[in-house]
Amino acid sequence: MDSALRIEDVRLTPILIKDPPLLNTQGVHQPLTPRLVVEVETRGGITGLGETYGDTAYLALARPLAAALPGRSVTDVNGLFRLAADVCGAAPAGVVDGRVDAGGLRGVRTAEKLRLSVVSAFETACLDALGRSLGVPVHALLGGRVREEVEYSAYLFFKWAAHPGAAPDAWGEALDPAGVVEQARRFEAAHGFGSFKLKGGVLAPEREAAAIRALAGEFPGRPLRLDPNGAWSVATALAVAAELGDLLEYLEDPVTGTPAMAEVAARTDVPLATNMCVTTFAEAPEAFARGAVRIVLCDHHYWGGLHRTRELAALCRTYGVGLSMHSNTHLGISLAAMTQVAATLPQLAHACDTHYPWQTDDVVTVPPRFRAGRLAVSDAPGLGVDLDRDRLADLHRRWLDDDGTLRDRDDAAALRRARPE
Ligand SMILES: O=C([O-])[C@@H](O)[C@@H](O)[C@H](O)[C@@H](O)C(=O)[O-]
Ligand SMILES: [Mg+2]
Repeated sequence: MDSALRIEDVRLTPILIKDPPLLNTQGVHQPLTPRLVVEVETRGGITGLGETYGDTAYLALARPLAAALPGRSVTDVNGLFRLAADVCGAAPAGVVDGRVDAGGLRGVRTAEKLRLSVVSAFETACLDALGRSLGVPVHALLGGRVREEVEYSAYLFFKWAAHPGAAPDAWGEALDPAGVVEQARRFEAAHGFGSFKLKGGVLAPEREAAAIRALAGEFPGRPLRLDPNGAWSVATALAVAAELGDLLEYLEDPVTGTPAMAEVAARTDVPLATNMCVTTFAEAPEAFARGAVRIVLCDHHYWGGLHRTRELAALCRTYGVGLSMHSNTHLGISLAAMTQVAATLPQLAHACDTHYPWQTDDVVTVPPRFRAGRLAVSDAPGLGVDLDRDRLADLHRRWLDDDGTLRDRDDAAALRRARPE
């Protein structure tokens, strides 16, 4: 093994980034939300980047993994899973409690999901370092790209004009169908997105269906998705599916859990998609056997990295299940990783989700630009993004200065603080 590829040092930098008051079924996004930047430096002096959730539970698992990496090779990404199982220990008490994840809306929070989300950032950083060392893009390490551009979808949210006590943001309020259509127009004008996803589970279901109808009126024939994150009953999901029918490209997690999803799926022709009931390999067999989902949203943070995202794609292909891509709040390192892996997935037939246009902070030197809703797939070595160290230091300072209130994303707590009633 080339000793230049051995890991010399690993740096973890938790940061807080600005986030607008976007609403979901749990509550509202906090004004600042945590992310973790992982840097893996080789003995050859090359640094690879990764990004993942930065809440304290993830940090607690990332620290021992970072400490165990020096001396190992950046080529040994398969070994990360065993290593993480050995060194990370249990998730901190109280965070794996069988409830739906407070910030991620990714189904029930388990120790394995937390660990895989941490491993994903180390895997990405190792692949970035390996690609830079070899002078090849990350997609080449995954078998090569099958497309030159990756299409993304506009991610629309019901939202407040401002966080409590703060000045209105640049987007303004969107609490009705007209507000959603206006937001979609602005997304289209700024980034050229051709398809639209609306985060639901916020207003009454019929108001959310009305917003989809308003979008269909404004953008005839465009793919539209609605995602209430499991907030509805089976009866409500069936009523919305019957009302919207062909207007929907897919309905995402209308209800919670595989049995309820299967019940809805059996009684509607509208395709059901998920990033909540199939988020680990263990959850796939039952959901696929019951026909609960027609599309799985992959997410390299959830599944343990870019290689495992490709394994998920193979599993979906085997069972005739479609593939789309999920997003949570993220920065440019994650977007670069999403784009690299998406470029290698032949059956990715839906535009990928991204929260990126909502972020005003970033840690990469050149922020990505969407053209016609697409990002060009970088052929530069590694992920094709560089770290802005000054920006990283500023955002880390924000994390250090926080008294702990915002170091964990909790949309429900943020809503309770804003609207105690
Ligand atoms: O950021 C949000 O509010 C989303 O609801 C996010 O937490 C979800 O994980 C996600 O985007 C989804 O598609 O379910
Ligand atoms: Mg979703």
